Amino acid sequence: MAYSEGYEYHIHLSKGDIGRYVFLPGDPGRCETIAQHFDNPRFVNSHREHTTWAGELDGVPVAVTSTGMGGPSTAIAVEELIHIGADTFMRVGTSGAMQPETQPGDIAVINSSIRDEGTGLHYLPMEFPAVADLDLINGLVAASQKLGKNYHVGVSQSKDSFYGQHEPDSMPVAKHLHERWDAWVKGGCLVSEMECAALFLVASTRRVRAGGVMMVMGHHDFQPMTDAEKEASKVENLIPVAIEGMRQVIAADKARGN
Ligand SMILES: O=P(O)(O)O[C@H]1O[C@H](CO)[C@@H](O)[C@H]1O
Ligand SMILES: O=c1cc[nH]c(=O)[nH]1
Repeated sequence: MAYSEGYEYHIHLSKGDIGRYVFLPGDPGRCETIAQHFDNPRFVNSHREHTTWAGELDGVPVAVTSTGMGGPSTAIAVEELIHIGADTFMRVGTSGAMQPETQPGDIAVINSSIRDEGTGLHYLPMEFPAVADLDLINGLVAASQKLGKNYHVGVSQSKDSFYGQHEPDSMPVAKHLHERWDAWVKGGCLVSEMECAALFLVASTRRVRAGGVMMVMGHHDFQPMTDAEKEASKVENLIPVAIEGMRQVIAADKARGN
């Protein structure tokens, strides 16, 4: 460990606090909600934006640690979780719709991410793709089907500026932002969010598995959501898919003796 205090420098966790399977929401407030789906849920620690709960799924230790928003804090959390034994990560987050077919309340299983962010460049050159692990993708697709969700599998845009997405005209680089957004949309990018690319690139570098499942919010043309759409796109509706997705990964690992 780089900073030896008996625990990891930012997440304030030590070996033995967590198992190998970790859910990664951005929001610390989402950790307890996710942990309520575990057997024997227990609060472990909280420092800066990183809150951790632990428990079990199907007899296997699992944990949830919040990443905070954006690539830098996500990379820190994942590096430190790897130091203490985690090797399978699932981002559980919110995202903005980018296609007419990505409707509020739909599920986006992320298979790869546009590297519209800076953290990944501290790991791998831009030519290296940010891709999710197939075990996580398969588990999340199986979970979405089992739970009867309207789901999509595809690309997320991982960006560094929330307001570059939502208020591009207020930015001096508005033309650049519009041109690139238009290209992402024309390329079929499903949703916009802020952490998957960094997560996938850290995971590739460290030879661990990572995937992401996103709640779709908003509309591709930025029209406001109706009250029913707001209700449908509550992040709580995503959590059962993530939990079932991780169960599928755990079951596949057990079947393979992994
Ligand atoms: O809901 P989370 O997981 O935080 O994800 C999304 O929400 C935040 C922006 O509102 C960014 O972190 C973005 O990626
Ligand atoms: O529109 C959205 C919604 C969630 N997160 C984002 O980054 N953008």
